[in-house]
Amino acid sequence: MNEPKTPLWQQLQATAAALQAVRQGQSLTAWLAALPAAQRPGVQALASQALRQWGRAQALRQQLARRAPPPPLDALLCCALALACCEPPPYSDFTLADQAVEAARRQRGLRAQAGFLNACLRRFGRERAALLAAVQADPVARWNHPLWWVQRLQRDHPAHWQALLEQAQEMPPMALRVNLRQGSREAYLQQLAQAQLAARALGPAHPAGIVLARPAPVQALPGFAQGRVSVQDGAAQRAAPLLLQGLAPAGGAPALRVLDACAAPGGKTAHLLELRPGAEVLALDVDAARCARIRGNLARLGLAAEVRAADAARPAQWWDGRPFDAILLDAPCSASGISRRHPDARWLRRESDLAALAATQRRLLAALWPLLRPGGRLLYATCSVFRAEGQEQADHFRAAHPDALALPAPGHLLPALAPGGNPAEKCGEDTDAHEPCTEDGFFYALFEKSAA
Ligand SMILES: C[S@@+](CC[C@H](N)C(=O)[O-])C[C@H]1O[C@@H](n2cnc3c(N)ncnc32)[C@H](O)[C@@H]1O
Repeated sequence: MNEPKTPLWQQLQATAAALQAVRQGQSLTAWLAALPAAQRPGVQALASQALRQWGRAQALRQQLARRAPPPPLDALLCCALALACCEPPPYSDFTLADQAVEAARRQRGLRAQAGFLNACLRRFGRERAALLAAVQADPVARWNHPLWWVQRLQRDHPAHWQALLEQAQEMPPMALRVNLRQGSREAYLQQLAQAQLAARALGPAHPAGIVLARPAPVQALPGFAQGRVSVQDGAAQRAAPLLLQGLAPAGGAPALRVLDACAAPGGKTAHLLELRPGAEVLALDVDAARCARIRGNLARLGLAAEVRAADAARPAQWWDGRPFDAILLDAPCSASGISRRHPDARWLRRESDLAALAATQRRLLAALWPLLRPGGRLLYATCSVFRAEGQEQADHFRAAHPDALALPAPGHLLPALAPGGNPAEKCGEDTDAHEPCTEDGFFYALFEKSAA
């Protein structure tokens, strides 16, 4: 790792504060937003790495100190232990111990406990192998996810649960969607090569998809500001073509009427419009601030849609009564399929949240179905690998709506591991067999309304 501009001890102070905030229920993204911009990337990287080892770090701390130290000290100690457990660790055990102790010495309230911190971290350095072996039998330490999450994956995906948990420990790849209205994918791959950014095309399920060999800031992507390309995972790139394939406007109408019911920040809205530039798209989101992000993304790409802040589950408040040809419901969910991108989510979620989320998804499906014309299609999507938010939801919907015909769709997309990991798991039948699957976990079900 390059020499940080901010001293490591200072980055550790900020990272420990971020981890303490996550423990108290705040999302990492929200906490980082309040940090000076220069510090953000470094702290985000360290906090994300630490959160991927958080189960193990807490179990190690219990081995080193049976009674939990005061929360700020505990967060700093667990932070240093978590970073020391990373593969490969960003810093040596010695550097981490030295800088964590320095962080404690320079922080009012922690100064007096710097000696205790030093003793714990030096002991970890000496007894590393034995201490790691001692916590390995604890599933939270072994898998670095809460126990309920591990048990749910075991139940939902008996053949794949280990691969799913291991994939959540990886750094996510950065995938792009080329705006084919502005030029071909091949031409963009050449532009990337000229910019010294190594990349390859995604498989046949992603005609506009590219994955970068290493993540890069969007400002470094050629033509980003001009709308040449967007950042979007391969799994998310499946939505728009799946919904639109072969669909024509009703009764010879000039344009397809499309509802994107939960649209912010607008990744899939934009893709819908890139594929059908003439479509009349209504993009809703209940969060007005997030609606601004839809508008910003569409403006960058030179696309137009009607964007409204509204609750999709209450059509009486926003629907003009004209049926839609297509509805995309990318519903709010646990985000369990993108755990590697947001490693705080696993520690923030409670199992009880799932029932509430499933109830919201069910309510949205029931409220939106009547807005679809006969022969129209609704695509239900979640970035979740839990069956309660995927297949069970789709099964319940079909049972409750006899006029819903299930069309072919990927169902649960279970991400594979990168090369070198366990054997590849299912990641969509249409993914190239020889290509390592890089997609997030997702669920897709597609329904057509039978003609009256
Ligand atoms: C998974 S995100 C959507 C991602 C988006 N489709 C994209 O591809 O960029 C879910 C969104 O649903 C919104 N949402 C949650 N409940 C809603 C509701 N009742 N009506 C409309 N939007 C809602 C959230 O604010 C959030 O922006």
